[in-house]
Amino acid sequence: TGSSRPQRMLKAVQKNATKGDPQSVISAIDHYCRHKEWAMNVGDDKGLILDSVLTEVNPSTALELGTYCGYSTVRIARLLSPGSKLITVEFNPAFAEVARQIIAYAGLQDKVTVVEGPSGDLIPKMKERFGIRYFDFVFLDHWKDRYVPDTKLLEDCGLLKKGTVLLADNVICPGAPEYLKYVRNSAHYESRYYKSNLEYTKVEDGLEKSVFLG
Ligand SMILES: Cc1ncnc2c1ncn2[C@@H]1O[C@H](/C=C/CNC(=O)c2cc(-c3ccc(F)cc3)cc(O)c2O)C[C@H]1O
Ligand SMILES: [Mg+2]
Repeated sequence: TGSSRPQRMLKAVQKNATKGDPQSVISAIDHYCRHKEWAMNVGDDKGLILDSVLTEVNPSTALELGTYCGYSTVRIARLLSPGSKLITVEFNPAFAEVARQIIAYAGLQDKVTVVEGPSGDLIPKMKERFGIRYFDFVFLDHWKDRYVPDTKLLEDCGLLKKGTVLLADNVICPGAPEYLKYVRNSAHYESRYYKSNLEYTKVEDGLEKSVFLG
């Protein structure tokens, strides 16, 4: 059988990026997805907003829900300070495998742990399995109907602290209306929308940044 889109994306990285250079990996994926075949990476436009929020938060511990091929994993990990850790959750083994190779190609494997399985099962195990007390930063980019249940689960598991920043992709397209209602109407979050566009297109999309108030 032929290759998959993630496998073709990996090939494009191996062909066009420089090993150990995260920016070249990001550029190779963006070029491939803009000119060859679209893929659901957060992309370069929203990626700049992700970069700026991340630089502002400078997290010691970060969580990503929905690794896919590892594009945003590389964007996040490349900006982490020494000693900081990123845990990324992906339930599709084929995607997880491609992501591990893209993360390793960028030279960021020591900062990132790719965990395979459904977020709903893994979030309650973060403390015992990874020694995580709190997450300083959470990037939500998995199934859009899981944003609310997983946010509630993070709260219930005591994994958010005062000041933890949640950043959610696709709140306009494909959309996460329940999530926007939840974080915008809750007294426990201070929420703000960053308008942008859907990766590699002119369609509107954006990121919602929500600070947990405790
Ligand atoms: C619950 C759970 N646990 C662990 N991994 C999970 C999970 N739910 C999904 N995942 C994993 O995350 C990834 C899924 C992400 C879902 N993202 C999307 O569906 C998505 C879709 C679009 C989009 C926009 C316009 C269009 F016309 C078409 C598509 C754009 C995006 O940026 C997206 O993130 C891969 C999947 O295996
Ligand atoms: Mg997305």
